[in-house]
Amino acid sequence: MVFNWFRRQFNRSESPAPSPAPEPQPEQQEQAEPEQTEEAVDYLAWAKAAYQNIQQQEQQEVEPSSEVEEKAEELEADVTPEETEPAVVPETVVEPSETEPVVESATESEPEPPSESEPEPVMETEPEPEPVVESEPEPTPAPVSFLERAKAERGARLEELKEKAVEAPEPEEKRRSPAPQELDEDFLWSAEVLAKQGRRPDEVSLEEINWLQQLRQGLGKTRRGLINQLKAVVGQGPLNEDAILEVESLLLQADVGVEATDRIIEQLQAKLREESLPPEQAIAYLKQLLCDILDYPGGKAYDTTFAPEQDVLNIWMLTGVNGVGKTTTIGKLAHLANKSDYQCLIGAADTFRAAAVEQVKVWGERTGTDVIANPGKNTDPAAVVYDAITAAQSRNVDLLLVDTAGRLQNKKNLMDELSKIRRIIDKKAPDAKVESLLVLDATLGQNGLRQAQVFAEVAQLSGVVLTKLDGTAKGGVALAVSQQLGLPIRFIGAGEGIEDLRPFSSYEFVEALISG
Ligand SMILES: Nc1nc2c(ncn2[C@@H]2O[C@H](COP(=O)(O)OP(=O)(O)OP(=O)(O)O)[C@@H](O)[C@H]2O)c(=O)[nH]1
Repeated sequence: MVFNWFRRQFNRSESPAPSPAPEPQPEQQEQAEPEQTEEAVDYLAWAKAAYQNIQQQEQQEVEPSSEVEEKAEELEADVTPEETEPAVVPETVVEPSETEPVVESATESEPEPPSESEPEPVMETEPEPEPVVESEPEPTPAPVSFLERAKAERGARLEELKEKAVEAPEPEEKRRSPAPQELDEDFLWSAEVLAKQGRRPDEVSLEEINWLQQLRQGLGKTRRGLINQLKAVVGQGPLNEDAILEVESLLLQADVGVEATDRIIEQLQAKLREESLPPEQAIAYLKQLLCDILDYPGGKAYDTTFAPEQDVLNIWMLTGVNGVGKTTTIGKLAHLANKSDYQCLIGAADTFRAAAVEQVKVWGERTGTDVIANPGKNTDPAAVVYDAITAAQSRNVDLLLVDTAGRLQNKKNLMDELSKIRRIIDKKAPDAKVESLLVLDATLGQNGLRQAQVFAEVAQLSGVVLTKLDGTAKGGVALAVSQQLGLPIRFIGAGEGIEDLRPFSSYEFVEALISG
């Protein structure tokens, strides 16, 4: 049984697992409008049924027969170390030239915006000491020339990057694996959010519940810093001048941005003048306002389901400044696609940085996705894209994910490169469904939007992936993205783990922000 994560439903040809519990179900099981079913559904009963169903699913999937279990235990001893090791990637094939800029750490937490004048860091600034022949404990021949030394350093650096790329997600995966131990408050909250969207208790998985909890936890800082206070003010009735100022400063602090803030205040004020709403209804109205901003970016209506189209090659180009989580996003998207039964391929077209290719390969290994890369020096990213499309076409791939360079020396280079890639795509795959997704780091708040502006000018952007929503008090930037950039948010990342990225749902986002 395959759950399509993009469409948030089981694939049509397959029927969902039979419901184990004859508990009451929501009256409206079809695409119900959020909130409409509120009174009709007994959420506790719904949550219990979902809980029971998940436990049964987990038992079926996780509990092996005693024979298999023994074998698994035997194997575990051998397999565990491998699992904790970073995925093995082929020998480094990319040999950047001496002139090619060397990468900063993949785990760099404070990426800088693209700068026209800023020089890229050069190899000589690498912090690692040069290998000294005398102290080398390994009997390997010591590198003698500058090039050999540089190669060795680069190899060590890449190994470090590979380790980092797989180390971080692990605790998340471990945390997620067990079935829920109790029907706790977190579970009840997630169940209610799903039930209110018309979902059936026999159709939800533990992963969905876990994701909602992750989102809710991730947005905790924004919620505590902003929304709780906002709720208190809005719940008091008509907004007087002081209340307006307070709401305004709360929204701006959460990086909601001036435009979206003005819009929220205007509409709230108008509504509260019109009728005096009890606090609960005022909050419901506020939620609706936020959903509207997110669902109609730039005033335009977008299809809220964002999934690879059937029977056509889908090409998703990922753009964004280094460090925002582009590579990680590609890995997570490949994982999501594979899980949802799409045939996926990755094109490593960030040839500007050698390590970027290696990082993508690590994610390819990790997710079982082939990566098309060019092993030559200073390769043309458009040529990589050409090869990737050829491979995708011959392999009947559904989704080709293309990694692109984030920081070229200047805007013109970036523009030239992205438009060349686009030309190749249009020529080589004229029927493909192309999406250009900008990856934005939520922790950068409004600064991230300034970067976005540059990309919006050079790439034909069609959507945004908002990463690092976990642990930031700037979750309000999602509203600024919709309002200021006029682009729909397609995916959100709330953690470093492979599972920590999901299609964006304005309803779930706003619930996690306000009612979480
Ligand atoms: N907390 C958190 N960290 C994230 C998220 N997405 C990515 N990261 C981390 O952000 C760091 C940078 O991610 P990358 O995927 O390497 O970013 P990039 O944009 O490809 O940058 P370069 O590797 O420099 O090209 C890594 O440490 C990731 O684990 C997220 O949603 N939450």
